[in-house]
Amino acid sequence: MSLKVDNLSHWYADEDQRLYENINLEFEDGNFYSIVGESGSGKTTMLSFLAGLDVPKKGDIRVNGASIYKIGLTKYRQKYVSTIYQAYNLLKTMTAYQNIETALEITDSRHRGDKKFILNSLESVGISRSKAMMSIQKLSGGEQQRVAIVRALLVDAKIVLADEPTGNLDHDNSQLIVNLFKELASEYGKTVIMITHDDKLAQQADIQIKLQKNKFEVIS
Ligand SMILES: Nc1ncnc2c1ncn2[C@@H]1O[C@H](COP(=O)(O)OP(=O)(O)OP(=O)(O)O)[C@@H](O)[C@H]1O
Repeated sequence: MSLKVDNLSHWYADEDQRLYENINLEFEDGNFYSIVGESGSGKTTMLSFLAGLDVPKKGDIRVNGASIYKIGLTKYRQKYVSTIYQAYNLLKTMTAYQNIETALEITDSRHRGDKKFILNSLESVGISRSKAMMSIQKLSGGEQQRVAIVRALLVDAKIVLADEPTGNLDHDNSQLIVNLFKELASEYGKTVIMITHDDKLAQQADIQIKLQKNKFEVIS
């Protein structure tokens, strides 16, 4: 699978003050990417385009050569993308297990209803069976983020987008999350794209992208 940003330009209020100018990027399966850049440089905006949650003023995004706007954004999101945010975006009234089961139902995943598989997957990232059955709000930040990552893994989405996923985690938990991202890419062939302010974490990606002066530059 390939994900391509094609001649993308964007601005908010004023066309002369462009956030991006003719951006071309290519993301490939099995790679873990990090995006760094100053606050306000437009990292989150790009992620919202890649997630199919917002539409750029000019240019295209293609998955396997097909424009995501032709595919339809709802279908694109369901079929290809899983997102992980600082605020976890888990459903607060549900348990960890229910959060994953619900996502599997919505996306019609082949793993839907497979309780043993879901619980084993949670266990593999250190979420015990008893924790899996607790209200998600009782889990720590790092644990909630691990649940969100298991969800991304199990919904079959090939593209995993993460916006500051370690923003409110301590060093050990942040490293654990980055290790899981590496595994999602190398073992499961996902395309993982992570925004971070943390240079040490960014450097662990296969490919680092820096956003500056309206351009995205591949720096390694
Ligand atoms: N809906 C909007 N309307 C107008 N301006 C916006 C909108 N969303 C973002 N912006 C502006 O676009 C610029 C880029 O925002 P974005 O959130 O993409 O940056 P970022 O690099 O993710 O920043 P941070 O690291 O602080 O989260 C900012 O100047 C922001 O104020």
